[in-house]
Amino acid sequence: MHKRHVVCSRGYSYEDCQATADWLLAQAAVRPQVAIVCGSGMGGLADTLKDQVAFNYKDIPNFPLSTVPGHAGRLVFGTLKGRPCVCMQGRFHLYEGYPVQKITKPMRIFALLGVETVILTNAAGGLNQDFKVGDIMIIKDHLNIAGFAGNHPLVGPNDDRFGVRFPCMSDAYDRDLQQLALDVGQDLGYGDFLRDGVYCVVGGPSFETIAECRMLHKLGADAVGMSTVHETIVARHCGMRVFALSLITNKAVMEYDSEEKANHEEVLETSRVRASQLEKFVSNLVSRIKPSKLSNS
Ligand SMILES: O=P(O)(O)O[C@@H]1C[C@H](O)[C@@H](CO)O1
Ligand code: HPA
Repeated sequence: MHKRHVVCSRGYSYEDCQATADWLLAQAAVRPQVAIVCGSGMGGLADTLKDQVAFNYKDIPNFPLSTVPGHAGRLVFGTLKGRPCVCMQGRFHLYEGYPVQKITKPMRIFALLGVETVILTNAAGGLNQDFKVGDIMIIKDHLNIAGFAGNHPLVGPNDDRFGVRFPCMSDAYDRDLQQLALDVGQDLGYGDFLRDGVYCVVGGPSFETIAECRMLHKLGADAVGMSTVHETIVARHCGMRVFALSLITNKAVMEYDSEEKANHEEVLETSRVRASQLEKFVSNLVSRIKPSKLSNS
């Protein structure tokens, strides 16, 4: 007999998210307007927050745990150039074995904390042959291949208090914030390594084969990674604006005679090399987002 497939909302319901948000609001005085998610090796961003109040994920009720090197597992509240922010020093990935609803739950908690803008960062492999290791790619769109097949964070009963059943994704990445980021990048002198492009999420944890890289590139992806897209979808579903960037930490291997092999150590090393520039980029971006309605300055 076939078992009926039921997506259980226990642990991810509105009430569950509200309970965690209420716990955080009771512990931290900061009321964040911007939430920042640190990609692999980019946790130093969180350390730049002033007047920090930080929680280990293990101490936050109903919060997942980070299991990946380069993802410390701390939620840091504080201010960045005077703006109240909350920063995830470590994110969750599908390959850690978490359901997609669990890895995206922090987005719903952020919305309930009053966050209006989410900044997502990630490490990614460059598929676009013009990209170099160390480039920063402003994400203008994404490919969610697993989502096409049903592994999507909004599968299951829809709670209208979060958002609509069928959210639009043609405006997933806020265009004004993309322009603002380009301006910030130019002002900082980052023009030579600032790009924009399409990010494709894969499940991981294995890196892609050569055939897979070629396929993803043909499909229109400029960079490939294992995160961000699910968070974007859930953040947009609950009405927050999203800006996302990829640090191109390695070149995706596209040729059979290449000796290169993708590895997490190279990913962390590239993140380390660009860390201070990324921190400057994000803090300047945050400082130029207007605090009230958060439209561009
Ligand atoms: O959290 P992000 O997307 O930055 O992490 C990337 C994808 C894998 O988790 C890891 C591979 O090195 O880095
Ligand atoms: O080449 C990659 N593929 C997938 N995820 C990644 N994260 C960093 N680099 C990569």
